[in-house]
Amino acid sequence: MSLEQHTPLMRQFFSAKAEHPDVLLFFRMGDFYELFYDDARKAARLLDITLTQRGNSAGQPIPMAGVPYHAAEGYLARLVALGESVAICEQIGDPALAKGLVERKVVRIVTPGTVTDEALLDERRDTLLLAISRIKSGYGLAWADLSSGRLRANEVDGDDALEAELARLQPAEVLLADEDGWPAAVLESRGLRRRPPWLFDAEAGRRQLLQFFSLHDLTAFGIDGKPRAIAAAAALLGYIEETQKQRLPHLRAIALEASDEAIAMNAATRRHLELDSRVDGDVRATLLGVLDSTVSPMGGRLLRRWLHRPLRDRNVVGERHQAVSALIDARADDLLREAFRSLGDLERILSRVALRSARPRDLSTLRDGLSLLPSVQEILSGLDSPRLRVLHAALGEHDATARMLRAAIVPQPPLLARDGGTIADGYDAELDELRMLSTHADQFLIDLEAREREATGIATLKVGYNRVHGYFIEISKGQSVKAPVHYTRRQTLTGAERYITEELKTFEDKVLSARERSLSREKLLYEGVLDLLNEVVEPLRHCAAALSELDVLAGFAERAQALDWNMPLLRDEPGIAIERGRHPVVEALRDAPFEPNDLHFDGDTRMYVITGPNMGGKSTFMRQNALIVLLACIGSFVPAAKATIGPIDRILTRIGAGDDLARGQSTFMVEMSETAYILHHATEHSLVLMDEIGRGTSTYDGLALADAVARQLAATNRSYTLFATHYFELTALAEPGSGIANLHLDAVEHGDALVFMHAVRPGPANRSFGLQVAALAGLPKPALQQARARLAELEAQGRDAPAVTLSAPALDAPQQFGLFASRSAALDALAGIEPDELSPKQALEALYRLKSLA
Ligand SMILES: Nc1ncnc2c1ncn2[C@@H]1O[C@H](COP(=O)(O)OP(=O)(O)OP(=O)(O)O)[C@@H](O)[C@H]1O
Repeated sequence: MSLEQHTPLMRQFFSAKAEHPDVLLFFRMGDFYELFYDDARKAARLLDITLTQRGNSAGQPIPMAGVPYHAAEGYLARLVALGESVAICEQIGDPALAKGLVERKVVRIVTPGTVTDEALLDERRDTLLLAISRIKSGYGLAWADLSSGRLRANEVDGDDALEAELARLQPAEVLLADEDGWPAAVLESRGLRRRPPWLFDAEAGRRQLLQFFSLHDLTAFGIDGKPRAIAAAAALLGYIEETQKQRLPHLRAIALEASDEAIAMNAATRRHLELDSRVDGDVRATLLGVLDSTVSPMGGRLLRRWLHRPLRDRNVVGERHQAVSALIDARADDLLREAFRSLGDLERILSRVALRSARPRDLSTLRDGLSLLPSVQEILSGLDSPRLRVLHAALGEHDATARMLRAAIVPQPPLLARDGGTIADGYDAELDELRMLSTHADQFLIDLEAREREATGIATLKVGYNRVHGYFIEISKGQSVKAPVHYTRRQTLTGAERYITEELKTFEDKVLSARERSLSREKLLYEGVLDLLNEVVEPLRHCAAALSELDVLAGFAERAQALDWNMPLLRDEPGIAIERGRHPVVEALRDAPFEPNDLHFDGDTRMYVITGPNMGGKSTFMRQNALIVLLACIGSFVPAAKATIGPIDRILTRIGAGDDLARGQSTFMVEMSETAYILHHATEHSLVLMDEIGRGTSTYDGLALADAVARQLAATNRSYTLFATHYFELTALAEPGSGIANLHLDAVEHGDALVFMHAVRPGPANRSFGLQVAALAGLPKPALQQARARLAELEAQGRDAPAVTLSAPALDAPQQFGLFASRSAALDALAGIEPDELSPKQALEALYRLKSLA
């Protein structure tokens, strides 16, 4: 169908749509944004708004859906949260003046990764746009947080490292070249947007970056000689310019965020350790949930960034520990946190200042924030900590700016600048005069009314105003014959007549123009305030960054005292020594006291094989040690009496988790690929947690694999490994000189009850309490009785069988294992059972079947 057949309005729509085919187009028509055709259908579905039709164009009704202009923000927020992008097409000309059709133009594109409006952002989480370039087997990453002006880049090798970065950054939108062969982790990202491959070109990208930052070379950014990072950065900035359609003065530099500065954690580790999310969605039960007591949103975001990027530089982290300690000693943390209560989100406000989209309340929040500075500086002065001194200096001196804002902005400004009332009286003489005219209007009208009543003798005469007809004198119908001749009729109502007089008209012109002039004067002054702020926006941003960090450090100090955490010691000698360590989250959620436990890795002991009953606390113990190391390396105090930690390069975990199923891979496959990853990446500085490996397959395969993996980790990778297992056979690995030792957890039976001790003890466990735990879990009595009888039989057979040894030949000859010393029909049937594929009911049925065979 040719374009000519459509109405002019629809032609205008099609031409805007042609430029933005793959995003929703909000087409402004009067008080609504309308969507047409497929956009309308999609929006109706996503936003649950009515799909209607609009007249005909080219002989066909046009599917249409619309959202009111004043409520658009809420709808945009929902679309953006769903990963959709929206092009906003505004009316450019004044509809009143336009001859024919009013001109329309796409003024910006709202995308999930580029939003800066307060209403569209999550307060405590960075909103990142990430671009990924690919050159050979390596990737370049560049990401931007437009709401803070932060631009970063990095290069990584291989799919695993890329996946780890995605898990760390959790971008809201991902740009990649429209090509095949991207790894699954990338394709699963939210807000995926494919871009033409030529936009990811390193050579052209380099020129683009130089131009964007008005520079001659990129050395200062640290990305010179990093073509993948450059290609990604160029694609990123190109997209930002394309969607924002305005200058972005707050993007001033890009910095390299090198992977080797941080303790590496892959996606699985971040998930398993439940840093800031859990499968069940309960964020309070995550490490961040317990750790975050920051007061300001910007502090909260910084903390989340730190948590996902523990550092290897012991000096940087050590300075943070010292700062926390100094705050505690001087009891300064409470004072700081109290001051920060009225801090607001200066970081994002300053970006909106740079983008010139700051609203009146942004400026009053900034004003109030800056007014806090003297007291914050006072609190910090004299504190004995190098980092606090650096932050103190970075706060800077902003008295003049604070004074200017106090003079310029009313104490409680309105939501929007356009209705006036933001600029304070006394800031500008001309504005004051114009305002005076409008405020004095009220008195004038009261006087006029009194005068006219007297002159006409009509006691009910009223002076009023309405938006359509302006000022009027109103006389009831019955009295209207008494209206003097110089009254000109303006409007007739059912019960009254409305008039205007020469005097009132003159007054009206003066007042209305004063209103208009005062609004436009105010707009000019508002822009002027933004200009003034932009002159000092860089030092202000440094100040905001320092305040964010102080908020995090004061939060660490608060947590340390509230939860009885202590300062860890980071040192150059290898090893990990934790005394009376606790699991921060389990402890916080438990009513009963938490049993503290020690851990000592040194040059000799590299691996602990941990055995003990189900529910005994093996997983908790393993994770608590990883969390203590991680907390120490972000600068926090730790839940332990004492923790001394040598250099750590990675934290790697293999912990069975329910969410594997959701990812569409078999449990065993996930287990083995995570294990493979660990064997490939763990070094002698890595902390490795292995929980129940080998469980997802048959006993012999599982045991053989667990044994081989443990041996390799101890002998080849030589990592610090905690290896929890139900295979008691593995306890035999702890031979002298192997670097492997046993630890166990225990339980004691009190009649029918089972009491878990939760204390970690040297040596292997001597029994598993599997049946007792099953009883706790509510397995029916008959099944338990049968299981008990069978266990006794098996144990009796096992005693007759040769003892278990864990030398390699033992694994080749599984018939030597006690449990399976005599084969039977029941065992054959057992071998055919896939525990992971059974429902609880099927499992019980299988148990009865087995029993009948035994
Ligand atoms: N040190 C401790 N002090 C107090 N309670 C603890 C301690 N360790 C664990 N617990 C409690 O015991 C529960 C079970 O712990 P955990 O999941 O670590 O056991 P597990 O040995 O790994 O069990 P399974 O082998 O079944 O996975 C925890 O949820 C926690 O409530």
